Amino acid sequence: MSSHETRPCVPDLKKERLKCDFNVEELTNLIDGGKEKTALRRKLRSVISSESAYIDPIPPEYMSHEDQFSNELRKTCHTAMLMNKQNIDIKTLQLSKAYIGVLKDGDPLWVHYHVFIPSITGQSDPEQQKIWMEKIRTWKIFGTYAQTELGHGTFLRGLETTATYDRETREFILNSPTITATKWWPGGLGHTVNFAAVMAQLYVGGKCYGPHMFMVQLRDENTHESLPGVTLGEIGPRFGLNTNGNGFLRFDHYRIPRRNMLMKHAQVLEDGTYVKPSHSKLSYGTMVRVRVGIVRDTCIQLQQAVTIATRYSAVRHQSELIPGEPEPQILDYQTQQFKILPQISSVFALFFAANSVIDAYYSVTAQMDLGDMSLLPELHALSSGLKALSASDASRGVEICRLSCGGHGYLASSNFPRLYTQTTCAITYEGENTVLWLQVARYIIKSYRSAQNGNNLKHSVSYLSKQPRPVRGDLSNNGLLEAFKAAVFKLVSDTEGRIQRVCAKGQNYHMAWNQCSLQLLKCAEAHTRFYVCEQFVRKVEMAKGTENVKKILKNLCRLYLTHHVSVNSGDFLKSGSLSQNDIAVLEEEMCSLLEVLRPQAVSIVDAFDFDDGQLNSCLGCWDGDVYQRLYDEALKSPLNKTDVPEAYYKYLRPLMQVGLKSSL
Ligand SMILES: CC(C)(COP(=O)(O)OP(=O)(O)OC[C@H]1O[C@@H](n2cnc3c(N)ncnc32)[C@H](O)[C@@H]1OP(=O)(O)O)[C@@H](O)C(=O)NCCC(=O)NCCSC(=O)CCCC(=O)O
Ligand SMILES: Cc1cc2nc3c(=O)[nH]c(=O)nc-3n(C[C@H](O)[C@H](O)[C@H](O)COP(=O)(O)OP(=O)(O)OC[C@H]3O[C@@H](n4cnc5c(N)ncnc54)[C@H](O)[C@@H]3O)c2cc1C
Repeated sequence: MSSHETRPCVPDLKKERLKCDFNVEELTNLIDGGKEKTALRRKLRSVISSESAYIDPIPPEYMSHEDQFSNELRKTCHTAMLMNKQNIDIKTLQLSKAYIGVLKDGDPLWVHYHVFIPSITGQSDPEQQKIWMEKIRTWKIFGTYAQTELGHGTFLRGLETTATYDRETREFILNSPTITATKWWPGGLGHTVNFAAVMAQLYVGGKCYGPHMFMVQLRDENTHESLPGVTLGEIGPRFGLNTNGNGFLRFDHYRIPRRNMLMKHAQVLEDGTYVKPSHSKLSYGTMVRVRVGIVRDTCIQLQQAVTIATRYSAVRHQSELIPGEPEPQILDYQTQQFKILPQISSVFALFFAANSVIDAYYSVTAQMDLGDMSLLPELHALSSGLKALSASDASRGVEICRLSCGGHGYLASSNFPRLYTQTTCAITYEGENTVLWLQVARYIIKSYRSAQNGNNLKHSVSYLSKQPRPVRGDLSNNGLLEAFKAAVFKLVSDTEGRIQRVCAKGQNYHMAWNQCSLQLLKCAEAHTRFYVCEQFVRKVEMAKGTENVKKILKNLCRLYLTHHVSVNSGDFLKSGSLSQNDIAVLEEEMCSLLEVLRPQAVSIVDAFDFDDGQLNSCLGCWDGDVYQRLYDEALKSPLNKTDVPEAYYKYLRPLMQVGLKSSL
């Protein structure tokens, strides 16, 4: 039934694809968001695939740090030109999945498109937007989001860069008073961008008003040289994303016009009057938006990892399952299925969660534009929780997929090293995960207390109003969701009780909070997991389509639920929402789901519809010709250019000529 069945592949994959009992194209359409979107993505992909400019002259792993950066900058600029020619919005391209694989490591302009531009549109007033967006559209301005400093990333109130208003000249003076005030990390800041949205402590008339955003020119628009009063550079090699151009920035009493403060929410008038925003955290708005986007990005990264791991597991044969019989495909081992299939279910869970938080983001921001800020705290908690959950699930998932490929998964040519570094960075940036979990916990505990005082709660936490009473022995999807609610309720009420007990012993609230923060993290994660499970169940219930596709979705959803009940069984047992017997029944069901889903695994990942160029992996290629590709890729190593390398003559031969004085 697969649309790709006619393309040649090794017999193992052919056999897998023949087992397919659902319409692959239908599942592809569902993941793309409709037939039209699939068609658009493929059209964009065909434009991209035919571009010779995207071919790397040599595998980037063998390039120097500088050449890798320059190669990715070349491709990202080529894309801008190409999209211009084709009249396609570049952000449409980047968000369409068609762009995956063009840039091998990191995009020096990613932060420009996905963090800087949203900052300008979300934080500046209409007049400012008009001026700056015109320059952005005409490529006069490329920018970054410069918030983090050497000394502070998480604690924004601790930022040290100052923006002091000079009423005489109607300018702000930007300054980096200490070494720790140095801006550190912003993507593209090193040598790519010429502007930045800079977060700095606003001072007017000697008073500090906290962090605010400023539009700051850093480099000359013609020569690209850094301007006097600005010191710029790159921060050096990183764990991954080495081509993002992450940079540092220092200001020495650098002056910018008053109107370069982003003034949609807060303003400083000419006479120095400070006009407050309607909500104190509106200047953190860009972060909310980017966190929402991370859920989708990490889902796509996990899609790539499971595609590679599943195809490889169908091709790879190892050991004996039944003594004397041929070596089975490793995908036949239950333990291998348990590594891979829950990750496939996770892709769908993250996919539905991403859609729901994107919808929530647009509806809440529309309300905020009308002046209603009441839903912002819930959106902040939801986006923080989903960012943290998706980043950690996807990173763990990518690593599990790598491990599932044995030794070959450790090769750069499997593409796992890059996929992993690209996924795990999301645990750190846009709010370190632990810190975001604690933000979620803060919201949950506040909500729980508010309900205890008789107040109504917002939708996503409404179940914390009163002790949920799940029906014993009901193991249906709805029954499990009720059990989840009861388990989270118990975690939250126990944790809140413990905070109170610690306070009652004389500890102040903040110390009590810290002493309970391990439990608080658990509450936040369990609450967010419940949200994801609920979205999965509801979206699958609502899914339209043929029975066989619905069956795949239902089985994946059930696998997700049973897996997460099993992983967190202690919480369900402690709350009494599930019995030991229930857990045993669910774990058995989980094992049979592995068996049920196994024959469909290759076709499900085929539905993610990545081509070989996008996966960039010897292990994940469509045709399964894994060993030849691994061999060919190894031959590209510069060390293989000669039989005897230069280093032999320099180091090894002299050593061998001396010989050991004593025998070991
Ligand atoms: C840690 C927090 C969340 C809070 O810290 P704080 O300053 O101590 O907070 P506070 O003043 O005591 O206020 C707490 C209060 O502020 C609320 N709040 C916090 N953040 C938001 C928000 N975004 N929207 C709406 N409300 C927000 C919280 O809910 C608290 O409210 P409450 O007091 O409970 O009513 C915040 O400062 C923060 O977000 N830190 C993380 C920094 C971060 O995300 N940096 C991102 C840099 S850009 C980047 O990494 C780009 C990567 C791009 C890429 O390559 O893709
Ligand atoms: C690849 C990459 C790209 C980035 N791009 C940008 C960018 O474009 N622009 C930009 O401005 N920044 C950027 N950053 C910076 C990033 O946003 C910060 O690194 C991040 O917000 C974490 O802050 P930190 O580094 O200060 O970590 P810290 O806050 O110092 O965290 C260190 C440890 O302390 C813990 N910790 C901190 N506070 C608390 C707390 N209150 N309670 C409990 N534990 C706590 C954390 O959990 C963590 O374990 C980027 C970072 C990376 C890695």
